[in-house]
Amino acid sequence: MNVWSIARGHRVLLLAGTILGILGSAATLAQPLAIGEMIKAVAGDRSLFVPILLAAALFVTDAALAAAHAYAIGRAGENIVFDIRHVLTARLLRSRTAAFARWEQGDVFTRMVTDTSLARICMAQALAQIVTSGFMVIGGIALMAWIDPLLLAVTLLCLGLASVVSLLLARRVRKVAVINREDTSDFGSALMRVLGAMSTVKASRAEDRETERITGFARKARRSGVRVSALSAMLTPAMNVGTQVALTVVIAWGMARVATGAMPPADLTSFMMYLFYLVSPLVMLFMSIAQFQQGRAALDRIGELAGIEQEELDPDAAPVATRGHAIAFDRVSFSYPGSEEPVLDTVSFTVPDKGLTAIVGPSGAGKTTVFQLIERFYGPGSGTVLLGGTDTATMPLEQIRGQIGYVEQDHSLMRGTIRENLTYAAPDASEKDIADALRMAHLGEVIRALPDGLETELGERGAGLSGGQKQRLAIARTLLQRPHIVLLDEATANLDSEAEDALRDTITAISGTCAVIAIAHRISTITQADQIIVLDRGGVRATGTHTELTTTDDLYQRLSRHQEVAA
Ligand SMILES: Nc1ncnc2c1ncn2[C@@H]1O[C@H](COP(=O)(O)OP(=O)(O)OP(=O)(O)O)[C@@H](O)[C@H]1O
Repeated sequence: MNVWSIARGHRVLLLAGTILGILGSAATLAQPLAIGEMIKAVAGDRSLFVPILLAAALFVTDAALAAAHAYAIGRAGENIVFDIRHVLTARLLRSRTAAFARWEQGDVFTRMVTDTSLARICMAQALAQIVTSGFMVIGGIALMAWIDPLLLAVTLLCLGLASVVSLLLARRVRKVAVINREDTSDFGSALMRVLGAMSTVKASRAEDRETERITGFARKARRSGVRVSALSAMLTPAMNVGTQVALTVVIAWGMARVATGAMPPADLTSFMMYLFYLVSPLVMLFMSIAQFQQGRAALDRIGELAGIEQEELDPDAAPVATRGHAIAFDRVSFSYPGSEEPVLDTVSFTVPDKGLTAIVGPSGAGKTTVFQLIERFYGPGSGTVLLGGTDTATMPLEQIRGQIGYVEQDHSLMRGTIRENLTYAAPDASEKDIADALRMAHLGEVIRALPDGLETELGERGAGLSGGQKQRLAIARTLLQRPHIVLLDEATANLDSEAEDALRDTITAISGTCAVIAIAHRISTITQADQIIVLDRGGVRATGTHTELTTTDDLYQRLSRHQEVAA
């Protein structure tokens, strides 16, 4: 994504706004001439009607054009920021899992929210302001040169000195502002990390420690923010001093020349008005240049985020014909990006179209990783993952994920109503489908007992339901997608024995119509599985039914025994 090409998409409005600004500036520049005419009319005892009418018309036109300019530029800016946010959001959600994992969430958040706002100022306001203020400054100087080149030379000397100081200050402001952006981003990242683990913070009694740590980042941001303010605060006074000196010289020398008759009083008045009119655009010009520079730093940060590697999603690609096992791993090896350690090592197994396949093994054996490869969140380092006999690497992602329902370890429920959570992957589900899914997940009664039923609002990550209920809700959500393959990651770890029995029946029922692969930490929930794959240190150690493995595999026996004790 090229951020500037987004701005180009709004060039008509930007150009219109800038032209309105230039016309407004022209109306401002004409005002001293009209006032000069007024003074000449008074001195020459002529009628004041036309000069007054002209001045009034210029004032009104100036005000109207300024308002139209501000509106057009503001609107273009909002359009640009909207487009950037829209494109960025889509790119983030379509990014590769490995690429996204490298980003800190707080940093992503700051870039999405704050940097895009700065980009708006840079691409719309600052640019337009540079053009209109630049026009005003050049126009003002040209008219002053026309009135009195000598007085202009003195004025430019004083203002020039002040301008050099201002430019140097503006450059410093830019540098410090970049530091401030980074400090603010660090604060955001630290805050996001803690907000995502509130219970752990409380349970570890780490509130004070975390408050102190995050306040440390806030303090750093404050320090650089104060430096930005201090330097910015000097910009306007630096220009003011230049103006005051210039004005003093112009008045003293100008009056002397008026006294000798070398300069008409009307010209001196017009010249002084131009001097006043010049200062504000000059300051605006420097401030806009500084803002533009700040915005460019933000644009670079947005550009970096926008460059995040994308999943090869091709929604228009025709689905690839599939026939064969629901899933097959053929000598699959895999390491997570950035790590040499193989998490899976030449893993091979097949999962039939129907029935329950369980994956068991010690913690860290690579069970969840198997699911990540089936969903193609990651591609295998070597070997092939096949879906319906076809290499998933050659299939459109939509086709792969459209067939699979995934109940994750942490349920991934979101803030919103139970209904919204339930129909997340199947927004068009009918009331009957919803009722069926809830019944299958043994949630029907629980939801009926809630005063607001399906419309009950859940908190962050499904807060408001018990662990077991959340898990069953995640399962009901998956069932609504009518998947061919269901991946259950520790789907029964949080259920009491009664609910677990009921769910086991549900799993058995679903596995009659599709392939269910369950990672189970409790052997008791998968004793009826058609096949059990024992994974250990990234390799398939044994495959068989519960009865077979109980007699042939000592790791399985150990897992079984341990869980009987734990249960
Ligand atoms: N995103 C990741 N980046 C790098 N390494 C990872 C990542 N996710 C998991 N791992 C590593 O891969 C190995 C296997 O992890 P995996 O989550 O697949 O194990 P598991 O068998 O599901 O374990 P558990 O039963 O504890 O959930 C572990 O050593 C883990 O540290």
